[in-house]
Amino acid sequence: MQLTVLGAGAWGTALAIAAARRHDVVLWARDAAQAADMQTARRNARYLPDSEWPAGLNASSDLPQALAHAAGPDGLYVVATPMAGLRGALSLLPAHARVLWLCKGFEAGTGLLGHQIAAQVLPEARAGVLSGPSFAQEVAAGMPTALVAASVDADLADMAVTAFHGGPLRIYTSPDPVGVEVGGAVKNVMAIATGIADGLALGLNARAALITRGLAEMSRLGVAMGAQPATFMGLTGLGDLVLTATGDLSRNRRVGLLLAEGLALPDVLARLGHVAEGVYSAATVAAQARSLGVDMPIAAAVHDVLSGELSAREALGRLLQREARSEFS
Ligand SMILES: NC(=O)c1ccc[n+]([C@@H]2O[C@H](COP(=O)([O-])OP(=O)(O)OC[C@H]3O[C@@H](n4cnc5c(N)ncnc54)[C@H](O)[C@@H]3O)[C@@H](O)[C@H]2O)c1
Ligand SMILES: O=P(O)(O)OC[C@H](O)CO
Repeated sequence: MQLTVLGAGAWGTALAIAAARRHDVVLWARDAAQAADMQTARRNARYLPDSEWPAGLNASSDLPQALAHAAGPDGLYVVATPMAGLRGALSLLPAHARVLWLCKGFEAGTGLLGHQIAAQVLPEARAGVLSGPSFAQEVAAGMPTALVAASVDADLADMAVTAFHGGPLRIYTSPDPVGVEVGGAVKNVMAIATGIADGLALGLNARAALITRGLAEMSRLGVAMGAQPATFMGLTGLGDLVLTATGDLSRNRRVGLLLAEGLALPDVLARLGHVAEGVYSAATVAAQARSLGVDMPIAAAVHDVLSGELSAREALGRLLQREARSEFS
């Protein structure tokens, strides 16, 4: 296959390295100097400095050349920008492209998920999302990882399997992009919550409670938006929530840890150096919950901390003061 990965951050680079062990891969970076440096050094010094590139991977900042690479019948485009760049990246592709995106979140401003943006920008494309519990550093290092390719187009999901399944990577398929994308967006917000709790040294009991109640919030929102309930028990729901909420490689979890130290959000983001999508999705998650009448107290608390309305301790106090209720109502 010929793959073109658009966006040379940590995750795009990691999956490009994994795919290039078997396919011909072009990694497109918008910054010409970064592309030239990566091509010479055979590594991405800024985002994934420890991972050397296989021979099948080449960097380019030449957009027409990168697009031509995956334009044939065996071609696949992979958009690896943050959510904020998805609309722009999709708009560069041919109308009948086969495309997967990797970002996890709601688009700021519109509140849309990836598959809704794709339906607007590229209605005739064959499109889907690749998501699941996956830290870029581990994938680039060839460590075992399971992902889900979700699309209403089963052939496109199968193409993702051909592109990435094999060796240490397992790719499952799903017909539920709504559930997969809601899981990916909400788990980032919940990872900020567990980072805050761990930063305040609230203990392991509190962490388990936040993960479990966070899963309940994620499932309620997803089902209200039309997702299949079973999706939230899978890799892109429970699986990614556990990884991101407990794994210290998570940027969203790190945001919570730093907020608990008392740092202001702009200082937290400056220290991170990578995107933390939960910061940008929290407002949409809280707004969607309100408009659909879904109870999401943890997500609302994270939103209020991020917007500066509450301190981390005040948010905790508000959660602990909630009325008793039945666990599954
Ligand atoms: N890093 C991971 O382990 C991981 C794993 C799974 C999913 N993801 C998701 O993948 C997406 C990308 O994450 P990442 O870790 O690669 O981010 P990153 O912060 O490492 O890199 C972001 C990259 O996107 C580029 N970029 C930023 N804004 C852009 C725009 N508007 N248009 C085009 N390019 C733009 C930056 O120049 C940079 O190269 C996020 O949605 C993230 O949630 C990341
Ligand atoms: O580092 P994070 O918090 O963006 O999480 C990365 C991946 O989404 C984990 O699956």
